[in-house]
Amino acid sequence: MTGHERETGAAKAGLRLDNPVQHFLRRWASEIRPGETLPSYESVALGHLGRLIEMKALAFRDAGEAGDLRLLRIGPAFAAWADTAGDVDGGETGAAVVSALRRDRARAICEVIARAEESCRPERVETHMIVNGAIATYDLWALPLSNRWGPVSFILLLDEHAARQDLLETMFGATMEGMLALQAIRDRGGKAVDFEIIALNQAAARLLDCEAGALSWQRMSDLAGLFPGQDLVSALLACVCDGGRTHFEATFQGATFEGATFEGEAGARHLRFGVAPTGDLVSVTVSDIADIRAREEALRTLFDDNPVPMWLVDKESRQIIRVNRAASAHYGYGPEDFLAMDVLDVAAPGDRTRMREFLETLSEMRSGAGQAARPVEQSWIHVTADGRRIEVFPYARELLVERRPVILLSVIDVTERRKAEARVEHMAHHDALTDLPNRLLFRTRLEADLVRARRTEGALAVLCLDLDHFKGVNDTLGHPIGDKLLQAVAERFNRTLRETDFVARLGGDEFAIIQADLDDPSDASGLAGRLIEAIEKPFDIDGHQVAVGTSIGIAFSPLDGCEADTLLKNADMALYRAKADGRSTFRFFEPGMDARLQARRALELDLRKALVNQEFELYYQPLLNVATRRVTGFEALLRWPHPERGMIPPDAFIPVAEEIGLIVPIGEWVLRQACAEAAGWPEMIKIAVNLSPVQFKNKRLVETVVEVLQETGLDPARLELEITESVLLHGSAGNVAVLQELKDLGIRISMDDFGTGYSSLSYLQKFPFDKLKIDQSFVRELSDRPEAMAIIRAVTGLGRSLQMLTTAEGVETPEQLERLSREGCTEVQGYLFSEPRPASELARLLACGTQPFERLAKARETGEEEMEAVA
Ligand SMILES: Nc1nc2c(ncn2[C@@H]2O[C@H](COP(=O)(O)O[C@H]3[C@@H](O)[C@H](n4cnc5c(=O)[nH]c(N)nc54)O[C@@H]3COP(=O)(O)O)[C@@H](O)[C@H]2O)c(=O)[nH]1
Repeated sequence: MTGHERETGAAKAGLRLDNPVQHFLRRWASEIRPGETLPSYESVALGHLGRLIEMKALAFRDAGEAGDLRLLRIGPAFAAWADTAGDVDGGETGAAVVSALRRDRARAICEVIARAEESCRPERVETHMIVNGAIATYDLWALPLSNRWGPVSFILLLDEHAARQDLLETMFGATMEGMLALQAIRDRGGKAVDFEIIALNQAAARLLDCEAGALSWQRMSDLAGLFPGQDLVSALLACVCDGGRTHFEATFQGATFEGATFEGEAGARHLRFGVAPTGDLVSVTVSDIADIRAREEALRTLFDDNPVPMWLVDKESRQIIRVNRAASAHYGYGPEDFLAMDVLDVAAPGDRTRMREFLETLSEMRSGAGQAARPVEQSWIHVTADGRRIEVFPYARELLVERRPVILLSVIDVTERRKAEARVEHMAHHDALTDLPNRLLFRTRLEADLVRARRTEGALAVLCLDLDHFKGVNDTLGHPIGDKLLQAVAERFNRTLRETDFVARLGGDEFAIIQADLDDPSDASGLAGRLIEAIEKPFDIDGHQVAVGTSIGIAFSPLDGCEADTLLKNADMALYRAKADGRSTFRFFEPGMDARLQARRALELDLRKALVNQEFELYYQPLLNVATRRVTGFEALLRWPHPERGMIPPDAFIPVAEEIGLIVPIGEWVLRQACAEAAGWPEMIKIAVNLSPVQFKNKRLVETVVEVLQETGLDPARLELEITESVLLHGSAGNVAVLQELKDLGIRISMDDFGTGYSSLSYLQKFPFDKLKIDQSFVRELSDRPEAMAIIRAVTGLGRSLQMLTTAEGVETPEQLERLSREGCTEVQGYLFSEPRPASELARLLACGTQPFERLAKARETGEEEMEAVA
């Protein structure tokens, strides 16, 4: 690089060409010899520094690249800037280690030397110094020089900028706080009466919304609109008088210099004045506190309008010092009432100590500004002005308000939430219909009672109850009546039980009771008896007289088990026994019951399999006309040859099939099978098929019968359906309608087992039966009990009057036949003629259908095969 080029570079670096430094730099550039990169110290410095001698220092590094930088020959002005210790000798000081200088100076020197070292040309950094209260700005130059004795050395030069900045002016100009200097004006008597603005900063002018120049040398009394009027002047006069400092806040409507006021919130000024006098000179600081005011206002609104009840409470006295609207509305105390109260007055007497202790421990919790409001782990009970008890969760924190420790207390009323929770809890553990405890709660209670009983070596009983004939009520009167019946039953249970007994609805018509603290098993039987009696009495449900009963199974702890599950299972088995034994009765659990239940379960399983595997068979028993003495038809009777247990009689499995609903598909199979069989018989021979009352619950019964008749082609007039009285129980209008539909198809309807029910006669009014089948129990007792004969006579008479056939079942002897015949019985059936026979034997039985029945009877008497006898 040529000297000229370096000079141009220096100029670009911002050199002022008219000063000595600039001349010196040009010299540095011109002294570079061809083939060298740096000029020598001697050529540049010796005899050429002139005026710069004061402003310079010579810098060099100790041996080695990382050696210390040292300064030599430091001029006094440079020494003042560098703040070097040590004497200045002849304008120059001894060597100083740069790293030992003030940190900012050392940094500036190191930085500029590092740059010059790297670029091999003069470099510059800017540096400052306070001189007589003004900020002086310098360029610090480093000029690299070759050195005959060793490494490169540097001439450091300070070049002060022309303008110095006033320090105070700079500071005042930079601050956001307004500052005014005022001079007191005294009257002739020496009393301060006014003030004159002698200086102010831009921030003050801005805050007062006025030009700074316009305010200088103005009297305060002439600027009333700009300031909060007399307040400020009075405060200033007082300060000047007593020499003390003060501050105050003022909110006022601002005005222009000329006195015109600004309207509305935009013109509102919220200023804070700080006043500090020094004799007659007063300095005033002005800050805008509009934001602080707005924040305070927001907090006030947050408190006053908060929907959550809140109080500010004096920490020491616990006196309420502020209260929000929500607290007044919620507790019913007016603000004035609250302000006269100790905050503990809102607590229920039992909760006051806890509340006081909580408030006392608040300061222990205080951990500075970040401390969160402290919730209480437990709720408190508060009492409102009208005496209502409410449950609240409080939140509190300690604050300083106007340097006074206060507690901000707020509460959340959880009374309604608690009620809702209690409702949910109740619903989870109670039956919605009867409001009795449910199975879940029953189990929990039973487990707890069992634990207690084990501890006290006491006894308890579990009673399982089931309503008799409840399904009938539901089916005949509908579910709404069934529901009301269950509610009424629950009420009667409750009335019959003692306080210590515990009743639950387990589901459907199943109930269970725990009888705790049992002294004697007779306590349980006594209770069971009372319950049966209570439920036996008819219920009046919406005008319907509903009669049901209850069967009860009882198991004891510890006798029958010590676990809830075992006891419930055993009581349930006993209930099953009670039902099987005729209902409206109770049974205690016995160990053998378990086996019986197992057997019953096995039977159910086998029955289902039997239907799938087509294990059932139909047997047929002839019906004979007494007048013509010939077979008129056959009754189809179901048989189950069990693959392992042999022939199972229908009495043993039909009730089970009815209970589990399997009688519907089984009955359909019987109907289809019997009709198909009968379709092949001579036309005058009828077929009688038994229908279970459960089959009437199947809505498709009529449809099925129609389908079967169509499929088999059997004339409906040849089909007789035998029903029992229970089909007409409980005013079953629906069943009567079904019977009528069947009858309308041309099918004949027989009333089976007539005379065994409680109100057999009343059923005759409900439906025009084609035939009455006199139950075999009357035939059996015909000769022994005159009442039996009387009944048969009455039934045959009834049949005649109502034009119904009468069939006597179970005819076993010629005498019975003789007497029945004399009473005018139209039809007979019984072992005297034939036992029920399988279909395979029917052809021969049918062959004798045209023979007088004496021959059939005779054949049985002599033990011959009927068919052979008639042949
Ligand atoms: N819903 C259905 N019920 C049916 C069906 N098949 C039979 N049953 C009913 O089962 C009960 C028992 O029937 P069962 O063991 O077949 O007994 C019948 C006859 O064998 C018996 N009987 C006939 N004559 C005599 C006799 O002289 N002495 C005597 N001890 N018993 C005799 O009576 C039964 C016929 O009864 P009934 O039906 O009332 O006419 C029974 O109630 C059957 O109804 C079926 O498919 N579905």
